[in-house]
Amino acid sequence: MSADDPLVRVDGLEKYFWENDSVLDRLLGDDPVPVRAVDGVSFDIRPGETLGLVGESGCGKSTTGETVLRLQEPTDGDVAFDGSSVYDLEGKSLTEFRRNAQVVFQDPFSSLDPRMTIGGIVTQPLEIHDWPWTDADVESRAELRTDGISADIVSVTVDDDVDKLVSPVDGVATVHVTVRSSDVAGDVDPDERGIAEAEGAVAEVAEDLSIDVERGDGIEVHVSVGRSTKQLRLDRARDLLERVGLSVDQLDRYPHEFSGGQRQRIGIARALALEPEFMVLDEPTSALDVSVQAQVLNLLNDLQTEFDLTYLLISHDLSVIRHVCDRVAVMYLGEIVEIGPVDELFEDPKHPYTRALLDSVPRASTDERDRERETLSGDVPSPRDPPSGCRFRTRCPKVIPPADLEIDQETFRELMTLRERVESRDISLETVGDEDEFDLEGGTVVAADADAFARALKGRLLETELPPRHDEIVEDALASVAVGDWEEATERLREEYESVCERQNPALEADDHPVACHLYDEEAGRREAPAPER
Ligand SMILES: Nc1ncnc2c1ncn2[C@@H]1O[C@H](COP(=O)(O)OP(=O)(O)OP(=O)(O)O)[C@@H](O)[C@H]1O
Repeated sequence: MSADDPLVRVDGLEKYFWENDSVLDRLLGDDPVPVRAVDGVSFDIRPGETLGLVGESGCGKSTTGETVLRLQEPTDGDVAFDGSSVYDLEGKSLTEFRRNAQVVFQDPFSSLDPRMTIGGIVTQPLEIHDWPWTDADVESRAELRTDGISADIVSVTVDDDVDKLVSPVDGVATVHVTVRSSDVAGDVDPDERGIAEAEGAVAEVAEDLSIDVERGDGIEVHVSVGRSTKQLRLDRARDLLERVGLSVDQLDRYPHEFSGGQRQRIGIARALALEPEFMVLDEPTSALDVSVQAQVLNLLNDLQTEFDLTYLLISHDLSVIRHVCDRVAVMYLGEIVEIGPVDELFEDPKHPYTRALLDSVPRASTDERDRERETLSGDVPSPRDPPSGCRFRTRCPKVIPPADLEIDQETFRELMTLRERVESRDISLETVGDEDEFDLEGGTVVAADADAFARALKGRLLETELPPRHDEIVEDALASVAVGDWEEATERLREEYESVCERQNPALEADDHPVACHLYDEEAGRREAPAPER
C-alpha cells in the first residue's frame, strides 16, 4: 500500500433494517418496508487522518461505523481495509482485522462490565486474541556490542518467541545486547530487568526482555521473554493505563469507582490493547462533562500521533469535529451530502444542510449573531420512507423552483408544503367556511360550491398572498380537492411546481470537496446559479 492509498475505502455502503416491521404490517401481510439507515455512502480514510462523520441524531452515523467495522453485515456495497474487502475476510485474516480495527463507544459506563476489574477489562481483549503473539516464521536475532571484552569470546542465544515483545522488521526480531567488563560497567543492580552479571562480565539487553549470563570457556548470554503470559498481559495493562493518564495501582478497582472521563480513558486503553491501526470513535465525549471533553479529545490526538492511528470520529457536535478532524463527511438521512477538509467545510460550507447545521451552533460575536441564519426546522423524515429526489428538500431553505416561476423562496416553500399535504391527502375539509356554509355530503362538496370552497380552503392553508396566476392554479387544484379528486389536484400542482430537487437525487461529485446538491449540479444546469449567500 502506498502512502496515498486509503486505509479504509467505503464504496456504496448500504445497511437496511427489516426487523422493526410493525405487528400490523405483518398481520396485513404488507411487504416489509426497511429502515434505510445507511443508503449508499462512499468515502475514503487515509492512513493517519481523522475523518469526522457529522449529522443529526438518527441519520445513520453509528450504523455506518458499525458496518465499516463489520459489527453489522451490510445490505450492499463494500468496505476495503488495507486493500481487502472486509466482508470477504474469514479465519485468520478476519481475526487480524478484528484486532486492527477497534471501537470506542459513547457511554463509557455501559460499555464497561461493572463486575470486572479494570485490569480484567483491559486484559480481556489480550486473552481473547491470545496476546502476546509469536510467529514461527519470524527470525530472532541478536546484535552484539562489547566494551572491554573481546566479541570473539561472547556467544548469544535468543529464544524464538522474543517477537512477543520485540516487533519484527522484515520478518526479523532484533534484540540489542551489550556485554561489558565489570570494570567498565561499574556498579550494576543485578535485580534490574534486562541486566545480568557473572564473573567480571555484565550483560544488558536494550529491549524489555530477560537476560542470563554464564562464564565457562567463554561468555554465554541467553535472552528470553522471561515472564509468564499472565504477567506480560498485566504489564501491558499497566502500560496502557499509564499511557491514557490513569495510575497503574488502579488495576484492581471497578468501573463504578471512576468518573465518566476516567471510564472513557479505560475504554480507550482497552481499544488500544491490541495495537490497532484504525479506530471508530462513536461520540467519544458526548456523555462527558464539558470540562473533561477537551482532555479526552487531546488524549485521542496524542495517541493518534504516538501510535500512527487512523480515526473515524462520529459526532453530532461540530465543535468536537472542528477540534479533532482533518476532513469531515456530513450525513443526512442515510446519505453523505458533503465531504471536505475541515477548515474549508467550516469556512465555506456548500450544502444547505451543512450550512444549517453550522448555523444552529450558538455564536459568540455580535456580528455573527446578527447575521441571517438558516436554522433547521422540522424533524428528520423517516428513513423508512425518505423524500424523493434530494432527501433534504423537505427542510431545505434553498429548494430550486422550476425555471421562470418568479415567486420567492418562502412562497415556493409554502406551495411545496401545500402540495405535500394534497399528495398525502392530509387536509381536513370538515371545518372550511362559516358554519353550514358548505354542505359536505360524503366528505365532499357539490360541484357548484367547489370554487367558493376552494377559496375558503386556500385562505386557511396559505399565509402568503399569491400572484394572480398562481392564485388561479392553487384554487383550481383545491376545487378538485373539494369534489374529492385528489389525484387531479396532485397532478395540477405537480405540473406547475415540481422542483428538480424532488425529481432527482443529486450525486456527490468526485472532487476535493464534493457536495450533493442541485445548486452545484452541472447536469441540472445550476453550476452558474448563485451559491447561497451566507
Ligand atoms: N437495529 C436496528 N433496527 C432497526 N432500526 C435501526 C437499528 N439500528 C438503527 N436503526 C435506525 O437506523 C437509523 C439510523 O440510526 P443510527 O443510530 O445509525 O443513527 P445516528 O446518526 O448514529 O444517530 P444517534 O446519534 O442518535 O445514534 C435510525 O432511524 C434508527 O432508528
